[in-house]
Amino acid sequence: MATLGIHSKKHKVAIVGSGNWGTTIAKVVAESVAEHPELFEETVQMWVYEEQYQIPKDSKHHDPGSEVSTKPQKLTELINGLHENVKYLPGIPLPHNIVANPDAGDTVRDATILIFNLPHQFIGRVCDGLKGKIVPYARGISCIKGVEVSDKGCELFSDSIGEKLGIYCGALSGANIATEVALEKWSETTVAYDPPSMDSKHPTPHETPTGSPRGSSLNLTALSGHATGEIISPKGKKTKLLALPSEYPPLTHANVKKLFHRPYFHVRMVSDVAGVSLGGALKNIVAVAAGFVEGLGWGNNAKAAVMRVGILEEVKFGKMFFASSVKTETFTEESCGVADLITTCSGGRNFRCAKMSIEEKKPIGEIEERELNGQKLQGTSTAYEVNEFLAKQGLEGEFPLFTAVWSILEGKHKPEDIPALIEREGSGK
Ligand SMILES: NC(=O)c1ccc[n+]([C@@H]2O[C@H](COP(=O)([O-])OP(=O)(O)OC[C@H]3O[C@@H](n4cnc5c(N)ncnc54)[C@H](O)[C@@H]3O)[C@@H](O)[C@H]2O)c1
Ligand SMILES: O=P(O)(O)OC[C@H](O)CO
Repeated sequence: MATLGIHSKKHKVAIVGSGNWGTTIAKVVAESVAEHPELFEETVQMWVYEEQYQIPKDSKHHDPGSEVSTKPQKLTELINGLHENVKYLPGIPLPHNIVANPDAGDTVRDATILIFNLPHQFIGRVCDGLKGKIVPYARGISCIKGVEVSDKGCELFSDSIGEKLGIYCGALSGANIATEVALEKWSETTVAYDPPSMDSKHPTPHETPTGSPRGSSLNLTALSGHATGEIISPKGKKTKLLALPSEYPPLTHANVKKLFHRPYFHVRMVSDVAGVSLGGALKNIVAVAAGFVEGLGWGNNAKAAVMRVGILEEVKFGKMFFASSVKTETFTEESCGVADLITTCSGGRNFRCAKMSIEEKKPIGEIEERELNGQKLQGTSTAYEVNEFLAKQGLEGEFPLFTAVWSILEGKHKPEDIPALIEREGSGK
């Protein structure tokens, strides 16, 4: 009789995205797969939005005698040749089992685990291009911090990716400034993974092989890999889900954790995908507010006030619009909640660029262009998207800090108005 310890196939992992965080997570995952050859294939494909890049003169890779240094080169070729993402994660050596690939379809071919890690404004189009190119029983993890606002309302990227590709998608988010993680400075993160059980007799928040109760023998009727389940999103949308064939190691919380956990990157597994996703998305708006007050030269007390109101609005947003799934403890106890708010308001890109925009009296978009070398702020666009969603329902007043950030970006208010704006509305009540 087969046991769960014996699996003829291993998971192939692909990363969709290769920016500052995308490349960092590729490094984390490439190290993990090498450490767990019993579960994962060794090579990690990483999709790169191809561009030409010229190695700067201050890079250690710059060699005035070589054509590679004097002419722009394809970023994928630079990454594969130098084992470094010289544009988006310079100075960090990458494991040699990462392969940068400019073809998204080729990157995900045969992959059973897809990790989505892109600035949120690009993910919709990228997923459209992946339709029909993925393994139908693949599983996803979204590392994207943002929400998708459309005619359908406000959706989590884990849900919209899942719906578009017909797969289950969990989420990873935490107090994770990419450069610190890449430098292997200790951090924590939260991974939410909660696929529906494929076996009504053995409901479990973790994924077992097709129809098999955990820890027992395989169910032979399930070996075909055609058992199906259904995901119901917090918005009630149903997506048919194909079970993971039992030839693969089960994607239990323990095995998913093995994909991300490093000595310097500690993972806590939870089941609250909505809470994890919303914490990561909404804190970016709060970080902009924190940058505004710091840019005014106000002190730590002002920033703490913004953060206090910010976490209350995060929880309120989750409870109001994703009531069936969000847990308050996710925001208060896990890295993806208050801890992310603290780190992001201390040294994140949204905070730093918002601060500079006030100090220099320049639009934040101009600072983003100048300072980030192609990296993208998420807080400004998320402030607009959340405002659009709230305004449609006349609910801006319920979220005075989120609304204040939008209003300041729009030039309708000044950062100095923040105390009055959040006081007037009685925030957090
Ligand atoms: N950087 C961090 O510290 C950090 C940490 C945790 C989470 N996150 C989140 O991770 C997600 C990804 O962020 P990141 O830091 O990897 O990205 P980034 O800010 O470094 O953005 C640059 C990436 O965008 C890509 N890009 C540019 N134009 C594109 C286009 N038209 N289509 C597709 N891709 C395009 C670039 O190729 C590059 O890979 C975001 O949601 C972010 O909030 C970032
Ligand atoms: O640099 P930011 O502002 O995009 O924030 C980075 C991370 O999300 C912090 O956890």
